[in-house]
Formats: sequence, C-alpha cells, structure tokens
Amino acid sequence: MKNVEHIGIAVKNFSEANGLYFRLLGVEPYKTEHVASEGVNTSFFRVGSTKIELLEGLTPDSAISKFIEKRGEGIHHIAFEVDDILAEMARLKSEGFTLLNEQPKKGADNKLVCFVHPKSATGVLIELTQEIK
Ligand SMILES: CC[C@@H](C(=O)O)C(=O)SCCNC(=O)CCNC(=O)[C@H](O)C(C)(C)COP(=O)(O)OP(=O)(O)OC[C@H]1O[C@@H](n2cnc3c(N)ncnc32)[C@H](O)[C@@H]1OP(=O)(O)O
Ligand SMILES: [Co+2]
Repeated sequence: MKNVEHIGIAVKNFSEANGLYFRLLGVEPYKTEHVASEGVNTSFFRVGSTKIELLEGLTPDSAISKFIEKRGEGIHHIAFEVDDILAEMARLKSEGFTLLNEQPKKGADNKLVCFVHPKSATGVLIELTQEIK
C-alpha cells in the first residue's frame, strides 16, 4: 500500500458541503463526477499529497444515503493507493479481510477500486484504489 489517496466524506447537501470545504481548504474542487454505479455525486479537493472526496447519495439505497441515515454525516471511508490492485486484494483476502467486491470495479477519477468491509477492519470502510493507465 502506498499513500492515503483520499478520505471519503458523506454529506447531506452537496452544494452546501462544497461551499464549506472551499472555505475550509481555500481551493475549489478540481473535479465533480456523477458515478451512477454507486448512486453518488462526488467532488475532489486536493490537500497536499492527498484528496478529500465529498459524496452525496442520490438514491435511498445508495451506500452513502444508508450511512447518513444510520450514522449521520462524516468520514465514510479511507482510500489507499496501490500499484497492483489484484495483488493487494489477494493479499488482504489471505490475511482474513472481507472484500466487498471480488473484482476491481470502476470508481471515480479514473480509478479501479475495491472495498474492504468495515466489520473486518476495526469499523473503518477501506477502499483500495489503482489509477487506470
Ligand atoms: C465514487 C466511487 C468511489 C471512489 O472512486 O472513491 C467511492 O468512494 S464510492 C463510496 C460509496 N460506495 C461504497 O461505500 C461501496 C462499499 N460499501 C458497501 O458495500 C456498503 O456500504 C457496506 C459497507 C457493505 C454496508 O452496506 P449494508 O450492510 O447494506 O449497510 P448497512 O447500513 O446495513 O450497514 C451494516 C453495518 O455496517 C456499518 N457501516 C456501513 N457503512 C459503514 C462505513 N462506511 N464505515 C463504517 N461502518 C459502516 C453500519 O453502521 C452497520 O453497522 P451496525 O449497525 O453495527 O450493524
Ligand atoms: Co472513495
């Protein structure tokens, strides 16, 4: 695993949260993206060598909407950058972690992603992310 690629934050009101993070960080998001497969809108802010990803759920059954319903707004996941996502998935599986997808899937910002269940990782949802070259 390399650096923390991004921290995902679940928000209720996307435009208000984007304004708040603009005031907080002093930079505009470099990208906003609709990811239909996850039922979310996302925006990305650069912070030093990492990023903040704001996530708004678009349907009641999206992971973000369910998270906010149960736990309220806040940190939703931590994403680690990897060079070889298949190798890291195999390694984590062999270490006893529960993977939420058997194959990498297309995420936001030109990445392949895989999620690790929070119940197998001290209550923290982990995302592996590999750049698509
Ligand atoms: C935009 C693309 C991508 C990127 O490129 O960056 C993203 O970041 S997408 C982000 C949104 N997508 C996902 O989160 C996909 C992976 N998540 C899941 O598959 C599910 O959310 C889940 C983690 C398996 C939970 O789903 P489910 O079991 O259906 O939900 P429940 O509401 O019933 O929760 C069960 C249990 O788990 C706790 N929980 C849920 N989410 C989290 C979380 N993010 N962090 C910590 N814990 C979480 C939830 O509170 C429940 O706990 P208990 O009440 O104690 O049972
Ligand atoms: Co993410």
